Amino acid sequence: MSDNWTENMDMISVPNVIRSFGYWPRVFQLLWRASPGYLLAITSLNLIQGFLPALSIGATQQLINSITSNWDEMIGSFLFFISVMLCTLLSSSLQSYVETLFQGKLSNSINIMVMEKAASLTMSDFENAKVQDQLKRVQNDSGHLPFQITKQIFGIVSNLVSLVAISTILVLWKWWVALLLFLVPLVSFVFFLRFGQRQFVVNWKRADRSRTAWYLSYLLTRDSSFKEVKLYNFASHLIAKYRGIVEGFLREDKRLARKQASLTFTFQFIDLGMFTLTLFLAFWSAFHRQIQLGNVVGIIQAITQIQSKSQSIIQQVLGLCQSNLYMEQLFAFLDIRADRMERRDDPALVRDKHNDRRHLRIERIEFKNVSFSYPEQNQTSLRKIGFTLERGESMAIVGHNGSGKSTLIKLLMQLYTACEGQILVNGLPVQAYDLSAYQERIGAVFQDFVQYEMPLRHNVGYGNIEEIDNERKLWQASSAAGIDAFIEKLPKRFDTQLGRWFEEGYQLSGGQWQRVAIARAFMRDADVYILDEPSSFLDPQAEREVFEKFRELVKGRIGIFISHRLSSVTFADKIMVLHQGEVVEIGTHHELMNNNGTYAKLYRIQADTYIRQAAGQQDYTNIV
Ligand SMILES: Nc1ncnc2c1ncn2[C@@H]1O[C@H](COP(=O)(O)OP(=O)(O)OP(=O)(O)O)[C@@H](O)[C@H]1O
Repeated sequence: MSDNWTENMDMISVPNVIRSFGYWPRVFQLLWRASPGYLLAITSLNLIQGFLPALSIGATQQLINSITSNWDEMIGSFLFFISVMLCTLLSSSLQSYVETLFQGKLSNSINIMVMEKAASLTMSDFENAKVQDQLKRVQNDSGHLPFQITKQIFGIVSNLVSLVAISTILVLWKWWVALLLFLVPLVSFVFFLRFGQRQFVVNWKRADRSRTAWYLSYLLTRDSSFKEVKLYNFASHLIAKYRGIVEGFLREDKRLARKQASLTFTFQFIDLGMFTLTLFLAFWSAFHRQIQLGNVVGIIQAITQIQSKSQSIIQQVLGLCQSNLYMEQLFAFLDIRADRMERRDDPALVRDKHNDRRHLRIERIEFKNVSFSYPEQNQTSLRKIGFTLERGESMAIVGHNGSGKSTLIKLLMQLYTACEGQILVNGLPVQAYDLSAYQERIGAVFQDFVQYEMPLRHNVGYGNIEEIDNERKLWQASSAAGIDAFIEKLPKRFDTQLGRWFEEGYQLSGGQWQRVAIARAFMRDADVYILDEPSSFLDPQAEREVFEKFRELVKGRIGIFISHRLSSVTFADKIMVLHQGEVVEIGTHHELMNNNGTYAKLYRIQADTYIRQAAGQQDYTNIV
């Protein structure tokens, strides 16, 4: 679906009214998935509710007319009238009870579907602004819109049944009165359709600004940003921006409400005119003994019901057209994964043996002329990268900020799949392997690793979810990350809640959180281990320990790490120096020092800085 609102204005148009019915089968599938039992109950109750108004008018009519007949007939009519009233009461109570329960089930079921899909997206999809907008709209409305759509669909069905049933009462009296009564709603429908278009455009153009408003409130209410907001004292600036956006929304809403009120008044006024005319005709017929008193009451009830039911149908159809956008977004979002999977299922690349996760063992990784630009970015982040890594080797990647170090490992991990050139794994293109089977063979600590506000067991165990209760594995991974002694001292060891969000949370320091993230990577029995700048939070002593442990762990496997501290990378079998997305040097520490190129120059600057630091001079760390 296009994101252009001018194209989407058509959402509220006559063809689209017809098209909106096309979603019904898929909507019913969603409803069925949420709860088949409740869906059947709601369908039956709505159909019953559709017939009851006509039955009630008939019963009233018969009851009043029976006053002039005999006692038995009057009692019979009375009992019939009471039964219809009771049925109405019962079915509407039952309907609201079933609908309340169904609403919860439906929103849970859709939320879970959305979460499952979000979890299966690729990085490029996830960072795509359109997908983010889609996800935000779908998520924002999943609590109430799916149920509202259900109500609209069933409302249309039930009101249509009522309209057909009730209009027979009028058709039997004067067919042209019925026709006239249907004419007004039809004309008003066209006007409300136009109004709906305008309303839709206003809402559509809001998506970006509401995302900004959400982000502003997020910055003000999350502890991760609170420190900076407080220190730099820009809370009032954020609030003013937020106020500017939401007050703009209110102004737009006011204009729309004014238009809606004037339209509603005009058509209700015409409705009143129609009502007066028909009422006069009914009295005239009764006065000339053409119909009985009960029929007059029946006709009055029929007119008011037809007017209110047709108004409801108009509102429900218009509402449904607007909800169409939600359905389009929801279905487009749910279908994303299918598109992406197709790329990997290229029959030329798939080889059963290699897709069997039990057999996959990464022995060799080769980058051949790999170039990469982030989706929708003009700038190339990596240019013609080439290197080979064999099992048993370790490689350090160094380079200035923004030189492409993290991007390179994201490609290696296949978080981004579309690039120029080839990434070969054991001699085969990486696309030949099942994505999750391949990723399972890699353990990584990201630069922006996650601090899970959960017990330590989860923070470490998420590295290998199947072993989350395996104490031996948890201790092994923690000892490899050098946090075993620290865990011994925690009140509930692995069951200690971490962070400050939840009760009894134990807050860790930046370095401790990072070691927990390293333990998480070590939980995996992987072929490739990646540490993206593990030293950013670690003091030099801790960094040395982590690297030593890392060397032990990656023996006989592939180890890749990124660091700005060159003193930490000297042990690597290969050191790759990146500059503006290109490999400028690659070799061992000694080879690169002998080359006397970029690496040697940077190494000397850092060494010099350490010597100066030791002598108590200025801190120049992390120059690279
Ligand atoms: N998600 C993204 N979308 C668009 N561009 C990105 C994204 N991530 C990184 N870039 C761009 O790609 C280039 C390389 O970034 P990358 O994060 O790989 O550098 P780096 O060497 O890891 O830097 P640092 O040392 O600061 O971590 C930069 O120009 C950056 O702006």
